[in-house]
Amino acid sequence: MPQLRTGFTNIQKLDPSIIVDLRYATTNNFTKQVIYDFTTAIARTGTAEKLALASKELKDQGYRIKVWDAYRPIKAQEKLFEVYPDPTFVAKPNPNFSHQKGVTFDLTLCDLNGNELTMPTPFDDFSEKAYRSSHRSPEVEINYQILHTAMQNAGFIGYENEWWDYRDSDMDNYEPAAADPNDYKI
Ligand SMILES: C[C@@H](N)C(=O)N[C@H](C)C(=O)O
Repeated sequence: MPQLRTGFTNIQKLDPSIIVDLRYATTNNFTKQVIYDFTTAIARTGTAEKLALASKELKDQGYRIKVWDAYRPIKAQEKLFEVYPDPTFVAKPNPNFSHQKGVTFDLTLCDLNGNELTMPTPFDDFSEKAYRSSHRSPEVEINYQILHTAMQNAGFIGYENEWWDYRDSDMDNYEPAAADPNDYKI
């Protein structure tokens, strides 16, 4: 197994062109509450480096990534699960899983001006329309495949029930770790 890069890194330090809009730092999320006391997106360094690879591939094609969520502290996961306790769409709190150990991103595709492209659903649309197996219109299919191909090429696996959720293919090799994203501001 290659050496994992297990520290945390601010994703915009690796690539400032990545747009960050952490929805749980605002009221514009399914809870309608501000859940985070930070607006900085961090991830495990190896995972952040993979995102930078995907971003480069997309920029070369005329697109940018917008990140809606990255590392998510366990306390935040507890609040999200309290509001929507359905593991299909919100994972049970577990420090050894996904966002809670900094190996997952919720994201979408934008043009170079930062305008979001049409995707299967809005963020956190907790319906079957968000499933990767759902029918997509031709326009949405093109946008979805552009994002999906770049993320797969960079080493991510898409969560089957949420088109926006990409997990590092090495996620199971990372031990749990916690961090304060405010310590990683640039
Ligand atoms: C809540 C949603 N954005 C999400 O991240 N869902 C997955 C399943 C998770 O909670 O890890």
